[in-house]
Formats: sequence, C-alpha cells, structure tokens
Amino acid sequence: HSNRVMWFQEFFPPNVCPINAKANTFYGIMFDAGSTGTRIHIYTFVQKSPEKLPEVEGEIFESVKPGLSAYADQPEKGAETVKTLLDMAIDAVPPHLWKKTPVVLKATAGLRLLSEEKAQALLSEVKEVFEESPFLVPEDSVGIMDGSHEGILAWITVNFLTGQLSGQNQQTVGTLDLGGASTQITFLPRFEETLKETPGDFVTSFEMFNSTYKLYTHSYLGFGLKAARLATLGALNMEVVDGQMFRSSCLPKQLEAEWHFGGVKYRYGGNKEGETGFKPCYLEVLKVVKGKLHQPDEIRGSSFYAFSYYYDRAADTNLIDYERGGVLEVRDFERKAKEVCDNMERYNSASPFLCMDLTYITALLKEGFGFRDNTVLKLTKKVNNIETSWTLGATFYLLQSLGMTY
Ligand SMILES: O=c1ccn([C@@H]2O[C@H](COP(=O)(O)OP(=O)(O)O)[C@@H](O)[C@H]2O)c(=O)[nH]1
Ligand SMILES: [Ca+2]
Repeated sequence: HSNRVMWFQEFFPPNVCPINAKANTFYGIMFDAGSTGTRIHIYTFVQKSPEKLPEVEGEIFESVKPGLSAYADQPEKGAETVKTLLDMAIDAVPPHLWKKTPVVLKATAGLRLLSEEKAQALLSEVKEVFEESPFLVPEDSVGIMDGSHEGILAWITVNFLTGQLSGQNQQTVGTLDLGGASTQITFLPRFEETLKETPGDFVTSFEMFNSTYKLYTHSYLGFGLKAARLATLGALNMEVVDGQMFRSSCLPKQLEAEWHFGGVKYRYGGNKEGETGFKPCYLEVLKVVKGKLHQPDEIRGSSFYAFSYYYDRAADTNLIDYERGGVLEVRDFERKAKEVCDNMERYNSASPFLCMDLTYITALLKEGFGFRDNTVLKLTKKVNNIETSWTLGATFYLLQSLGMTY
C-alpha cells in the first residue's frame, strides 16, 4: 500500500494534507432485506492510515415496512420500495464517488421461507433497480444471505464497534439476534471442549482484518419472534384454511383478530373458555423450543450482546431505556413475562402478543440456548451512533473483496 503515499505527504501532517483529506473517504451502501422490513445503511469510511482498520465516520439509516417477502406476488412493487431507499443514497454520496460506491442487498429469513421462484423474481427486480442506478454493482450484489454469515457479520459489527478487533488482548463478546423469522447465536469459543462438543456445521472459520476467527454460530430458521408466534399458535407451515381460528393461552381471553405475515392471513384469538396467563403460556411456548436447539455449555457463564426484538420488547416494557439500551439478566425477561401475562387486561393498549413474545424470549434463552437465570445481556441498538446490525460487517467484507480495504 505504499504506492498510496504521495510525495507531498512528507511535507504535510496527514490531517492537513490537501488531497488526503478527501481521498481517503469512501462509501458503502448495504441493504438489509429482513422478514419484517427493508433497510438501507449508507456508511462513510475514512482510512486514516493504510495499516489501520478503516474508521466508520457516519451512517445514514432508513427503513420501510413491510419487508420484500410481503411482495411475493408483486415483485416489481417490492423493488420499488428498494428504489425509494436507494434515492436517498444519491443525495448522500458525492456524485464523483457514485461509480466507486458499491451497492448490495442481502435478504434474510423472509426470503429463505419463500419458494425459490418467488424469491428469485423479487431479487432480479431489485437487481434491475441497482443496474439503473449510478452506483457500482458488484457481482452477486443481490441475493439471499447464508444464515451462518448473518450471525458472523453481526458479531463482527459489534466487536468492531466496541474496539475488540484491533490491538492485542481482544476480549470479544457473543451476540444474539432475534429477527422476525430467524434467530442467531454467535460467539468465539474459549475452550477446546466447546469445539469438540459442537456439531461441525455450527463452527465457521472467517477471515477479516487479517485475522482468522473460528466462531460458533447458528441461524435457526423459524425461530424468529414472529415465526414463533405462528408456531405457538400451531399455524407455522400450515396450509391455512379460510376462516380457520388459532387460539392460545398467551393471548387476551376475548381477543379475536387477523394478522398478515409472509403474505398469508391468519385469524387468531384468546382461550375464551380455557386458561390464560404465564403458566399455561409457558407450557405452550416450551413445545416450540424444547430440545430443538443446541446448547453449548460455555455460554452459561458468559455475557452476550443482544439486539433486534430482544431490544424492542425490553424497551416496550421499560426494562431498558429505548434510546440508551441497558443491561439485564435473563430472569428480568421472565419476571416481566409473568407480570404481563398474569395481568393481560392492564396491557391491553400494547400489542396483544406482548405476553407471548416475552414468554417466548424467556423460553428461548433458558430452555432453548440453556442460559442461566443470571446470564447478563447487554441490550444495544447503537454503538458510537452506528447501528449494531450485520450490515456493517457485511460492508467491510464487501470492501475487502473489492480490494478497497483489508
Ligand atoms: O437495522 C435493523 C434491522 C432490524 N432490526 C430489528 O430486527 C427485528 C426484525 O427482524 P427482521 O425483519 O430483520 O427479520 P429476520 O429476517 O432477521 O428474521 C425488529 O426487532 C427490528 O427492530 C433493527 O432493530 N434494526
Ligand atoms: Ca434481521
């Protein structure tokens, strides 16, 4: 990289070098096509010196709902939502850098659950939108992301933003992501034992910033919060008969309503005559998670970063501050689930699924992953004003593969 240093740089300190001040600023555009929404992240990076990691100078973030999978039968309309977001990048990136700014869209669980045909139709419409834009469209710029990458890239984002990937004495932290349709757990095992006890497809080696990380990661499809609602109702992967009603003890007794997810309409309601409350609800939810997930011993004593729906539900119930996040123990989710489920009439104004969601989160953490009651969870939406999303890790990976950084 020494060829990047120009003759005049010897005479100027780097921060006042007239060319450098701009020349080492670059952009990356990453779309997150999630099951519940589509989001654009426009990152500004500064490479302060060639041997250091690039710094993230800023992020522009915007989102639309519903996600692409809701347009399964209208792919062109789905792609239009992407176009609207991409227009923001036209304003955000200086025109002379358009051609050097890569744009990529990665879809997650929502599209994984669609038929190959419908997913491909959506992706190729999006590809067209990209190709009509002035940005750099790399090969494979539009696609469905591998579940294992989703976890790894979120882990990279969080550990990069908390400064754990540079310098010595790296103390990385594990990450928990709870999406609408899938959920991920990722951490760097410290003990040989953990790797021995882990199924091979849960371990992925990954190279980034000149280091190789052997990570434990898994994405559980169908275990996202909204998919879990359907599973609890007994409606997941069912051919829904028109007018069919799904009932649960996790819902307010008198409730009857409709819900659209993944392009399908569901009718659901409370146990009019039967039981409601935390106890029966927990038993219902337990059927969804018990024995379905791998439980690595090592995680029981460590602390994790948790975001997405873990964050949203904790914030909804004042367990954490919505802006600043907070630190919780697993048992706090259980305490709150009991409070909400055993007083459902009091929580009427919030989502009717609040009891079910909190109970599912409790069961997923305790019975699914095998966390202890006192396992510490750090709930974070942003670190240094940058979203804790897999998209930043994915953008680093993209820039690295394009030779724009290393
Ligand atoms: O940039 C983002 C993207 C997603 N989410 C959260 O992720 C959850 C939704 O997951 P998603 O639609 O991505 O579903 P997936 O496809 O991951 O299952 C919700 O809690 C969102 O608030 C978020 O907080 N920031
Ligand atoms: Ca997601």
